[in-house]
Amino acid sequence: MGTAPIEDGAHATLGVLGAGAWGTALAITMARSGRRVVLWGSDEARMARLAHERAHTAALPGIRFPDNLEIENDLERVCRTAAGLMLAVPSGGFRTLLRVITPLCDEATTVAWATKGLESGTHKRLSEIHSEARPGRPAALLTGPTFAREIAAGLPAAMTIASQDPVVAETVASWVRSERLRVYTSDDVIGAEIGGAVKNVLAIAAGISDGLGFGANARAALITRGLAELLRLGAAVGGRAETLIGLSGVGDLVLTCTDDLSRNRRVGLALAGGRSLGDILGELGQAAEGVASAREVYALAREHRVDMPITEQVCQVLFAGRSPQAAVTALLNRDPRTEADPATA
Ligand SMILES: NC(=O)C1=CN([C@@H]2O[C@H](COP(=O)(O)OP(=O)(O)OC[C@H]3O[C@@H](n4cnc5c(N)ncnc54)[C@H](O)[C@@H]3O)[C@@H](O)[C@H]2O)C=CC1
Ligand SMILES: O=C(CO)COP(=O)(O)O
Repeated sequence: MGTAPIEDGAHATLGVLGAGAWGTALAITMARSGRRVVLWGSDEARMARLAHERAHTAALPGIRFPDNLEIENDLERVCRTAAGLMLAVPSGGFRTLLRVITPLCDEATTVAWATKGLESGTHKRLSEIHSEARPGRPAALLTGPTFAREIAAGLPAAMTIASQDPVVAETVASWVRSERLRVYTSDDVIGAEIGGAVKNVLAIAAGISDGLGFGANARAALITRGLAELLRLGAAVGGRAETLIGLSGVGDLVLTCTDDLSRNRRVGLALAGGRSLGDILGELGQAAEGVASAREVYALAREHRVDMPITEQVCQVLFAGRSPQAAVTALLNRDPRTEADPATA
């Protein structure tokens, strides 16, 4: 197989694995800095369309691919030639993809991911899955308040790259940083992952509340009490509060609880309208990680004896047939508490 040698530095080829809304937006962003970027996706028909149209018209209408963004169907070739890989598949495909690419990559290849969520069934964080597959190898995650469409359009934004290794964090930051995109680094991998997973569940709750017409006061209360849940779980599993009040926690929580570009929020809005979850997800046709993560976040919370009443009610609505109205009543009628109680408030 003809493979170009792996080089390091600013001219290295970068691969993006997963050609949905977010993978494509990131590939566009990374290519804008002038590097050669290769975008791989598993659906050959879709990839042929992207190559032909030089755009992802369904997810990112009106955005043309830069010339140095290449579409590739051969995963092995991407892994063998790229100095760095950005995984942007939904959490449900993360372990499988990592298992496939690990033997194809050099041990020195930097693997980053932009996936948000916990593994279904195990509630493992994605960095735990990475450590199992590639122990001690360079890894980082990308998170924060970033809608694919706005990033692809080049609108100003900020994000966080988290890695236990500051050099790796800075390397991955350099892949995406631009005049329009401010990138912060962090060594709090756990906090960054918990923020990204839990905010999606809370965005569903905010969508339900707004869909029921409960107004701005209720939304603000949900965001604030949701943040309390986020902080409690983060502290219990080893994340830092300063991370959770930063871009990967509060930033993403506010974004997805308040704007209808959020698919998780739209799931909540539709649930409040009486639609079934199956119909909603079928129509959405894109990832809504809060649905997959809700059970896992709640299970993790129970394991650590952390009270997460909003998350619990989202699970009830999603999986136990509770009506959105009954879920809100259950939340409002909980026993009175002191707001500052760190354990259960
Ligand atoms: N869309 C957005 O604005 C943002 C999304 N994210 C996160 O990025 C992840 C991906 O989201 P989107 O791209 O928006 O979803 P999407 O639904 O637009 O696309 C997901 C893509 O992954 C592909 N896929 C699924 N499993 C795969 C596997 N095992 N191997 C290869 N490809 C696979 C699907 O065919 C689809 O093309 C999610 O975890 C999401 O929470 C994070 C920040 C922003
Ligand atoms: O994570 C996101 C923005 O930061 C995207 O949110 P949704 O998956 O709810 O659209």
